[in-house]
Amino acid sequence: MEAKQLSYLELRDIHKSYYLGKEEFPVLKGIDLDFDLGDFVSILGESGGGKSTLMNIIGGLDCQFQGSVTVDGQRLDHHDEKAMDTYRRDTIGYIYQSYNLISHLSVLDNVLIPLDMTTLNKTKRIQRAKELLARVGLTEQARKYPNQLSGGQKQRVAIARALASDPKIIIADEPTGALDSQNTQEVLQILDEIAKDGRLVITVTHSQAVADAGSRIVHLADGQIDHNQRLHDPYPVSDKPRIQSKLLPASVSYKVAAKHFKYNFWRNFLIVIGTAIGLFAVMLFSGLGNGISGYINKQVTDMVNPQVVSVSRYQKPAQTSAGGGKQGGADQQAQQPQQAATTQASTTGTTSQPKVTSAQISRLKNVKHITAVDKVYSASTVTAKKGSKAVTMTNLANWNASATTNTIKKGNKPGKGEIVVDRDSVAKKLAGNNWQSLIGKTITLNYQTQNKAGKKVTVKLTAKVSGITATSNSMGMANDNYVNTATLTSAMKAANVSTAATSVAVNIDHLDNVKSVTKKINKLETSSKRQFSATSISSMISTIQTYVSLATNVLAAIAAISLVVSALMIIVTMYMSVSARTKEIGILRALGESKRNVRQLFISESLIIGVLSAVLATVLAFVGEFIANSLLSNIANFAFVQISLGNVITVFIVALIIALLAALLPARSAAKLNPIDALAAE
Ligand SMILES: Nc1ncnc2c1ncn2[C@@H]1O[C@H](COP(=O)(O)OP(=O)(O)OP(=O)(O)O)[C@@H](O)[C@H]1O
Repeated sequence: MEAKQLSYLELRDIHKSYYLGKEEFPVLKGIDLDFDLGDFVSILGESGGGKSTLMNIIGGLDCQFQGSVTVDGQRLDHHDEKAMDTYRRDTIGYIYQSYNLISHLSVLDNVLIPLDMTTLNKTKRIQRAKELLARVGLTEQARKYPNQLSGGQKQRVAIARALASDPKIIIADEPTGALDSQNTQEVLQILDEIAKDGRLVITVTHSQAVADAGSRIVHLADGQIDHNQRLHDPYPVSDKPRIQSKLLPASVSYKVAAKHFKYNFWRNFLIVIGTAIGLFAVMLFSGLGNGISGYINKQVTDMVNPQVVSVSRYQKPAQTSAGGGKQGGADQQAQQPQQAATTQASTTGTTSQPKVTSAQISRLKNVKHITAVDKVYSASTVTAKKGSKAVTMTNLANWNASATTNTIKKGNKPGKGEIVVDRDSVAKKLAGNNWQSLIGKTITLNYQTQNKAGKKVTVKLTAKVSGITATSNSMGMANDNYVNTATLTSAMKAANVSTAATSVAVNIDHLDNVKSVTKKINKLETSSKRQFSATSISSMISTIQTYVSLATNVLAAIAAISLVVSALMIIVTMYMSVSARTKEIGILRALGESKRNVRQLFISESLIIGVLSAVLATVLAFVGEFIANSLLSNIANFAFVQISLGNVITVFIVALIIALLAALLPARSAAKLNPIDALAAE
């Protein structure tokens, strides 16, 4: 043994066996080797002798062996995955017999992969990639894809890529095995120049001619070095500053994933369409829910002021069920007949319904948030006459807080001595098609009721028409003929009819307080007896809306089932992608990418599918919204589909979650692949 200085790369007592079941196949049986920078070493030996195995150990891909590898004075810890990733990224450049270029990346992009793991900025990275391609004579081919190149050109791309990160060791596993003699000579010359650069080139070969081109030949036989021949001294090594390596940034995974997406555009696009259809349906149904809720809300609030609560005296329903005794459900039963209090409360003296007293009105007025309490009078079967024409109004009420000017289509609310009448059932009958002309005209009205003494009397009044009302549908909550309160009460007084009211309309300061105030009114008691029964229109709306949202949520959920199919589609595609890209995974790992980088690669591709699906779904949904609303505009001039920003955001989140979950398992199995096995994949 010659006494030597510390070598750059030292292998000590390397043993390696493969196992088939329990059976051991020893391949390397104690290898001791030293390598210096500037050397161009060829490893010769019989086929199956363990040359590639040794290269994988030197290259940091194989960690299952005994012995030690020391690089630049540092012993490698083959069980420290991160350290090994760094070692491959930083120190090793690989050249393979079968080139191992990534087919969906251009020549330039292939060379850029290791450069993305350096601290160079983008301009410098591209500049270096182009310089390396120029050095191997491929400037013209930079934009081509690997399958558009000859074998010799591919091998030169592989050399440029191996040099990109400025590694100290270049491992070339039969680099000329697939090349003709011309290309072989060129490649050998490049390898020699690489050694001249002060790098260590180790090449595996079967060819004596190739071996002779180097500076040293090592011969492997029966798992040991049997021959070690120096042809010439290593090239001198200068201390040039080296390019520093760094971890691959996540953004690069996205870029590579996007390129792969583009490369397999149609397959991926079909998956995007499949996923987008599910998302689109979810979005459209949610929008339909919003639209219908909005429509109901508008219909109701157009007719009735939603800030008004109708309040009447609370009555126990005990008398109606004589044998029923005291039952728990009394409250609900009591409220039912009161719901339409505005329209039903009759001024006829015969009604058994108790009146709301002025003391009770004062009490209500004192409740916080209540701004006004109006008595509600309502009469049915009222005869209205104008000249010789007469019509019967189904309902006539005083203009009270529950009335809303939204219903007035023409003219104004009734002032003193005035009335507003319904367009279709009254105005058109009295004035024909020219119903607007009724405004300003005086009509006479009369209806029958009982006076304070219980006698039948006729209440008569005249009023000037100040406005015409109309409601777009008949949900039965509107009372479209309203006469001014003072005008009605003075006519009632003239006929000696009681002006006590069975129901009052309570106005609340803000819509948000309606629910709580309604509750409060229902809880008001006098000597532990409940006094009032209050019904707010908003509670009815919210009940209806609960059903609407339930129905649309069920529809959206049914649509969401198709998303499970989408998720499965993504999972299958990702698994297919992993198996189709096994070799690529091996190459990336050999280049120094970590397991995490590989996982990231597949997750980012899936996320790209997710985001594009959500974008497409959004576009489709808004087109769908436009079409649906145009078609439905025949039914009512209202946007029945209203996709909200919230719906869009939800769909994006759902799409991302699906994509992420779908990618998780395939990405994990990709990351777990053994780089050597991955590289051996076809
Ligand atoms: N993953 C593996 N599992 C089991 N045996 C293996 C495995 N990889 C290689 N071997 C065996 O180890 C031995 C050495 O293989 P290796 O590829 O290192 O030889 P080589 O010298 O590079 O051969 P060649 O010159 O033909 O490429 C061979 O007998 C091979 O069959």
